[in-house]
Amino acid sequence: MEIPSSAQEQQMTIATPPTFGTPPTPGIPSCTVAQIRDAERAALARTPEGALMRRAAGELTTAVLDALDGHVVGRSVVLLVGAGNNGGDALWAGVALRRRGGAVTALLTDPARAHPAGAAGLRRVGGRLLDVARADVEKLLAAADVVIDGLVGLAARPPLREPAASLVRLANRCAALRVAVDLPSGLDPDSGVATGEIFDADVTVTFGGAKPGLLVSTSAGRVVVADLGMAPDPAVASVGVLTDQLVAGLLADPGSGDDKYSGGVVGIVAGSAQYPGAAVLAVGGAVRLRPGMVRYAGPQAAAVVQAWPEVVGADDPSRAGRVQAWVVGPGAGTDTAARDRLVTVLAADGPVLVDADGLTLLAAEPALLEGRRGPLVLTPHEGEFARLFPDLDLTDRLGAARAAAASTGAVILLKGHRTVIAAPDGRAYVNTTGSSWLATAGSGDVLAGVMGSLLATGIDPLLAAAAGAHLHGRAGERAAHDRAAGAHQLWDRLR
Ligand SMILES: NC(=O)C1=CN([C@@H]2O[C@H](COP(=O)(O)OP(=O)(O)OC[C@H]3O[C@@H](n4cnc5c(N)ncnc54)[C@H](O)[C@@H]3O)[C@@H](O)[C@H]2O)[C@@H](O)CC1
Ligand SMILES: [K+]
Repeated sequence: MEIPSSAQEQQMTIATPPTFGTPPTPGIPSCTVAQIRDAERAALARTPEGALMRRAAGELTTAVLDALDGHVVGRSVVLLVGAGNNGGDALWAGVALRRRGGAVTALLTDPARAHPAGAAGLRRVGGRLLDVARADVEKLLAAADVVIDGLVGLAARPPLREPAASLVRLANRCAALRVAVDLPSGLDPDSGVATGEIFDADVTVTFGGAKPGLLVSTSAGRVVVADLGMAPDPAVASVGVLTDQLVAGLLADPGSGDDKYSGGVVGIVAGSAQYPGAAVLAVGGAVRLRPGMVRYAGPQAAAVVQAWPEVVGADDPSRAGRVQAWVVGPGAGTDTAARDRLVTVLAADGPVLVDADGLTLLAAEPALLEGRRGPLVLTPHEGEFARLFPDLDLTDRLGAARAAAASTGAVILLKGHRTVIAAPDGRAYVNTTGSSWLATAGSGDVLAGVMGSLLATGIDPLLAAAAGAHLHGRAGERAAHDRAAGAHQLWDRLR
């Protein structure tokens, strides 16, 4: 199956690491390497020798053929083959592609240890096998239509050693379609951290289940998950990817017994004299997401009500009336009045989401969170994260978000190409929707309003934040499709 993703860059299906012993995360589960290795051992014990690898190679071949629209006759296929079973998968896919008329050349990093049956199979069908140390690698890669990376799989950890590292560096420069077997060589499959060279894949065909590192990384391209009948129990996964269907299920239409309050009221503290638009954008995200009531509390009540006549405005959260969840911070400033409003909101029992200037205030004065008992969601981009958590290493984004969540007791939504969302208990999501068109001023303000509206429905704050990111990403994809620039364009495209 494929992980739901952006229109340009379809993705895979995921789950997460079971080491946390945490409750399962709804959605596509992503499992750790250790979990997948356990499932693989069990599958190997109940299947004939070589059967799993043949299935893996079959899935790989199908993915390559799909990417080539079935046109492999006469095309040049170069296999990068390491000394393990990952190389074996590549060799057997090479056999199948050769049988269909492809010109297949295998570059072996260690000819004496290349998968013996796979190598013999490729030789039998007329494929070429070359020792990397003796081949004109640059010339071969320059002429390749497809490069298949079977250098290392689950048994390896970065950085890549030579000659694999140099081979990857050269392969990344060529114009061919790049397909990774199980994972892009050089990537840490559990964390997504790349140290040294990493194969830059257009497509990754991964086995057993999606590994978290593939979800977080920008190097995996489109991820195709082939479970090979050995998928780990989804209940062990603590990382997930949401699906459109799951998110739609969180946005039920009001029933005949509902009124404007029953779906949950969100209160928004945003905007300032300097950034009046942030208030309008954040409120718009909430108003347009679902029917019900949105309250605004801050210095831009007149502008907000002019833009959104359905909103009830007040100048301060203490005078806003009852809400079920608060959003505080977008464009709200960092002066004394903004700090006072933040303090008022943090004293509320219900969920509070702090964004943007609210995070700046928290970074300067962490003690503001002392005494906070109710659910809390913090939504930093990387710069804000670094100010809030200077000791955490952002090269491992999933690990950093989890550590921040554990240390604060808050759900952390760390924005980025792949936004990650982590709960204090270790559960996490990776968001796979989105478009570069979301990189526009005010986009985050809309996201804050969307997440606040979901929080007000009373769902698990982790799910609310992840679902908000998913919907916001889809809105960005629709905006890109429509060539509709400007954050306010997202309002109409949320559902
Ligand atoms: N076990 C099974 O039944 C199946 C395994 N499959 C494939 O097998 C792979 C795992 O195979 P293996 O356990 O043989 O190991 P790998 O193929 O992942 O790699 C092992 C080889 O990589 C080398 N290596 C390790 N670290 C390195 C580094 N940093 N730089 C360069 N080289 C390094 C080692 O010397 C070793 O020769 C999976 O990723 C998957 O592709 C699939 O065929 C499905 C079935
Ligand atoms: K690989």
